[in-house]
Amino acid sequence: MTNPPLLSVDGLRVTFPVRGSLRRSRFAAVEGASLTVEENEIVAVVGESGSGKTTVARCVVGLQRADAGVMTFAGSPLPARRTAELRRAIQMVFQDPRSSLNPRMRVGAIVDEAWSMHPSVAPPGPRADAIVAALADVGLEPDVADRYPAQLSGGQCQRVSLARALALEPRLIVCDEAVSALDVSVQAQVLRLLLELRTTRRLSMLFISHDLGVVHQIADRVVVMRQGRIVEEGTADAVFSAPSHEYTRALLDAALELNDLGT
Ligand SMILES: Nc1ncnc2c1ncn2[C@@H]1O[C@H](COP(=O)(O)OP(=O)(O)OP(=O)(O)O)[C@@H](O)[C@H]1O
Repeated sequence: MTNPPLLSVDGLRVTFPVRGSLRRSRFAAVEGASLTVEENEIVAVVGESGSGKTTVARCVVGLQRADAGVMTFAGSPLPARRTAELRRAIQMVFQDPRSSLNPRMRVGAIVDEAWSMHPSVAPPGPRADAIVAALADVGLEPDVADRYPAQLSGGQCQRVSLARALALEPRLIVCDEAVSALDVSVQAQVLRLLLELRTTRRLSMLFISHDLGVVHQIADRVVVMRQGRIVEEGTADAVFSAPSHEYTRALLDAALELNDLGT
């Protein structure tokens, strides 16, 4: 028998109130979206701004309630109200590394706090050593533990966000535009790190991005969203070399044009 996917999302629908509407009407930000992420797989969700990518990500981590749809994790239903164990197993890394870290806490305390919230994975020995090890895992020097987020670069902050997520030994990391705010060279370093971690930690990732160049570097499979619906899905190679949907072709053309402008 084959294992169930690590994450399965089936028929997800999310609506929001239409702003300014007198009749309290709602619109569907996500309409019937279905996708899977297998163990050790990186699945990217791409699409233009407003296509519903972040809303899907927020549903997966339990930050947003869905109107309809079924989600499972390792074969078991994902309840709207998450257990501590599920909150630990599915971690999210956000776009803006600085604002996702508490500015008043030193980096060491930020990592330590994650363990205090999830004692089931807290290291048994001295915390200081474990913090240094957690930082080393994401390529940060020990002295970073004593610094505040404002004293770090954007790339270093994003590595701290990753260290905090990884300290909880998650099975799935949901990256929402996790490298979009970084310079291109720093982006490449963080993408390399994510690929390394996928191998060393056997991680799975749901990688939300509007940047097809980034997605090409990291994803095994790509899901294309437009106006709340999934319009195309396939291996990254297939989607990039022979997109079947007109919208995907337009996204790829737009990305190529941007690339040309940058050269
Ligand atoms: N909390 C909310 N209340 C009302 N409307 C919302 C809310 N969150 C998202 N939306 C709307 O739902 C639609 C999808 O938004 P979403 O953020 O999921 O798209 P996205 O593809 O991630 O876009 P972006 O790349 O710009 O973040 C948009 O029209 C957005 O304005």
